Amino acid sequence: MSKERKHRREENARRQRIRELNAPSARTLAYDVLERVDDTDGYANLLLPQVLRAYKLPTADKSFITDAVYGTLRWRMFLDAVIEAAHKKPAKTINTKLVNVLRLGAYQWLFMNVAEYAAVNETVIVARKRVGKQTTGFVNALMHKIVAYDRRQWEVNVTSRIQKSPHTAAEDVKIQRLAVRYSHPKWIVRELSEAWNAAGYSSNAIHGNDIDIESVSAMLAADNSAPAVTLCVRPSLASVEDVEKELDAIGARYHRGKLSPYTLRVTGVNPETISEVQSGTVGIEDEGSQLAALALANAPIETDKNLESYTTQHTYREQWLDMCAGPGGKTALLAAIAQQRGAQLNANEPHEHRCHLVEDNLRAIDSTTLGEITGLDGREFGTMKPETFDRILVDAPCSGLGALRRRPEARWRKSREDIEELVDIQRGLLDSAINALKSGGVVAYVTCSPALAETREIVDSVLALHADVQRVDVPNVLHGLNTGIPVPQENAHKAPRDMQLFEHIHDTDQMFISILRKK
Ligand SMILES: C[S@@+](CC[C@H](N)C(=O)[O-])C[C@H]1O[C@@H](n2cnc3c(N)ncnc32)[C@H](O)[C@@H]1O
Repeated sequence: MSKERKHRREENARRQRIRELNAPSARTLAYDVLERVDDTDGYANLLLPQVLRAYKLPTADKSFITDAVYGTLRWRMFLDAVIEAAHKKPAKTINTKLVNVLRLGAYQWLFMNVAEYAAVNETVIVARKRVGKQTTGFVNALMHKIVAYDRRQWEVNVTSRIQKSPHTAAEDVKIQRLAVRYSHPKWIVRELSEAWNAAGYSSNAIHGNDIDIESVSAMLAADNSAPAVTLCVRPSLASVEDVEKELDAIGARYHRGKLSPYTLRVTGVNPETISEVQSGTVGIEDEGSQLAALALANAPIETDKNLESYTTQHTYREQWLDMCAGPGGKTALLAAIAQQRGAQLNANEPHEHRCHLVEDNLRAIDSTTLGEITGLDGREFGTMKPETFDRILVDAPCSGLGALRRRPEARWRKSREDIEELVDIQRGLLDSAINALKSGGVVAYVTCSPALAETREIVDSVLALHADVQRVDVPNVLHGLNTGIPVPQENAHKAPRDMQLFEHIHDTDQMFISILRKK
């Protein structure tokens, strides 16, 4: 090695040592991510990896920072209630930077088993480093008040402060207590409670706006835990057994899904490093999303087998359409099934970058299985391609209330108005799909939100416009695949049921699936 190269190497090593010595502590880095999420309206799942990559941290520190950031964001409302109760004044009277320091400190004490002295002292250190020396006395005093009680005691303390007043209905008090106890905006608690009451699982007689406290608590608690990494082994492209062998070889832990035959739930591995994920024969996809695609693929159809749809081998070729395809997880599963069955899959996604993601997701699919990939507004299909498709998926743009566990900060950024802005387009897409459907064909209307305005009410309003369209019983279709899937009870008139999945029952995102057949 030349003298010059040796010198450069030693210099680099020296600089690295200095960087490590000066590196901020895990807690300070966690605080920095929280600040950036707030300041830039950014996403923790994008900002956190940037910070983790920038510093050479031991695995334990990485896990600590990840838990501290995600947990502090999710539990913000509960943590603020604790801070306010300890401070005896609203959190907004405290400097906003300091509120994040205190939230982080309170989270460590209440949720991370961090010892009392460390929760106090380390929070004081973060305050001194990031907000200023003058704040340390205040932080020290407030943190001492917080660590005086454990989490259960604080739950009782902050929820019992919410009392009925002449202006609040008893139901409102229940909603408000659940909101604080499980750290969700009140309007979301109300939406989830209404969705639960309408879904048909509850054996308790729930009337109107009554709240099934036990079930809604379980729903909210599930939102506060991180989802498992779930793989979808795309049929005809890869086999579950082969993927299991690879997971064994790389030392990952896994188990099969309870609902979809194509699911493997994995831990201890970055899924992007699995060779089948890299080749596109396996996707990373929630089990609920898989069920939505499987329900569409397995609903019976009675389409006219007109001559135009025959291949040169004189066999009828079903035409499938994924109308809102980006980024393409469901598209790829549908395409893999279409490939097995000799059907042709068409995909549509109006946003260009998402359309590229769809194409990428389809890279392992045989080109003869793929029809057109278009970038249209889905509402145009009904007039541009009437009576064309045997099966259509409308996985509509929605509020995403059913996937809050994936984005820890998302619940604080959404509002009821977001739903109001979406319903027209949702209705337009489903209406268009029905017009683009062949007689006897089926459309699956899917959302990753359980909010009634985006789900059942959309389906009801579109059905009212089409006398020739009927609901299909989705639980029946899914039980044709796997009788172990928990489904809603039959209703008194045995009317066809939609399917609402719930995190606390199915361990999936809260997908809504309705299937309609055209006569
Ligand atoms: C819930 S996502 C679909 C997820 C996708 N099916 C998957 O499993 O990966 C909804 C998609 O609808 C697209 N979209 C929004 N407006 C649309 C429109 N007018 N027509 C068709 N698609 C639209 C969005 O860009 C988004 O990619």
